[in-house]
Amino acid sequence: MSRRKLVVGNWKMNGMRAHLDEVEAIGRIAAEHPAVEVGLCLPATLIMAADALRGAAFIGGQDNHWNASGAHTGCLSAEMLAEAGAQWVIVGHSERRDAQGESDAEVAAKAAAAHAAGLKVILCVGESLEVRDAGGAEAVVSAQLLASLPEGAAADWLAIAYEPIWAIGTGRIPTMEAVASMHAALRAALATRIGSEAEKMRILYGGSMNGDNAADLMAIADVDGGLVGGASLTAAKFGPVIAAAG
Ligand SMILES: O=C[C@H](O)COP(=O)(O)O
Repeated sequence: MSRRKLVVGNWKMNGMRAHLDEVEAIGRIAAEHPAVEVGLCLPATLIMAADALRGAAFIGGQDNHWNASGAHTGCLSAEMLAEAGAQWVIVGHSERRDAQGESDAEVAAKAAAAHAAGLKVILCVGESLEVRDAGGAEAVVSAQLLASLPEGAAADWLAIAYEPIWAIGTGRIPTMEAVASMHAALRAALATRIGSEAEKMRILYGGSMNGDNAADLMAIADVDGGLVGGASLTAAKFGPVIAAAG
């Protein structure tokens, strides 16, 4: 099964108007690599301005509430992100699961709400170092994935990002064998829920991916792209990651 590579930058809580020229430059690089689907999930404050500059890249958000509107101070709905110009959104990032106490059920509800609003979704899962060291990572992350998966999950609107928490922003990555084994386990877990659709669904790797390791990571059979933090903040750093995908 050939799956189009998906390479997405997650700027997290980084980016001011002064950085919009990087969005524009990344959009130009995306145009040079039409075989790769490229996007930037930006702080919400930049989405509207970035939408006008994005070139061949898509713009996404980093989280949405499961309700369309209401008394939720400080939150954004998927409808709001879509109206601002977002085409995708990240849900379930470990930085939100941990700091905001998001449950698997809430992550599934957010994904369903995003889909209902017309957004595509990157659903994040990943294990802590304690779980990795204890040897149960594949079972734990597979269970987390199935518990976070929204009803009707389909490859044309949902992608998975496997992000070992201990690899995020640390410069450490799992061995290539461990990444291959985890991605295969996640695809097998998906197949128990969505059958043959699992073969079409893209499973991204995230956690210290950069221009030096991206080609090796994305050469793994079940790695269909990357969710990139620090190395997506500038075109100079993100360009080589995009190029490594094709
Ligand atoms: O969403 C992106 C990931 O958390 C990876 O971040 P990183 O590339 O800075 O390690």
